[in-house]
Amino acid sequence: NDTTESAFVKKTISSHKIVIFSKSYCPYCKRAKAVFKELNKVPHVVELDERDDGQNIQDALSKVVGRRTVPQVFIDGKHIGGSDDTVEAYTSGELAKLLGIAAKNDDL
Ligand SMILES: N[C@@H](CCC(=O)N[C@@H](CS)C(=O)NCC(=O)O)C(=O)O
Repeated sequence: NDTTESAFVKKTISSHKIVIFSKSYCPYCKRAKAVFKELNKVPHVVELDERDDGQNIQDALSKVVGRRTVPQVFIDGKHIGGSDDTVEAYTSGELAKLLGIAAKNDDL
């Protein structure tokens, strides 16, 4: 039921530093994953298309983030957003800041 799935979402984002709710075939999700790979960080990934309860989790997640698309990225329980938001946070150095690592500065 909805309570179970929303509890799963809350537990997941509070138990892992970086969480990506994803679908394995989704190109935007691949892009978000690539950002963390670039930062040498391993996110906790929930592949919604590979779970029987994936649809229900997506419903519960949409109530938290106000969007039905994947990916949805969280760092320290804070909602970063989708793929575009994640790439933007990477480019701005916000992601490195949140992860406590030196920002890669290509302008130097
Ligand atoms: N602008 C969004 C695009 C995300 C997007 O379009 N994701 C597709 C899958 S690649 C989606 O969620 N489709 C609806 C669904 O899978 O339920 C972002 O940057 O995250």
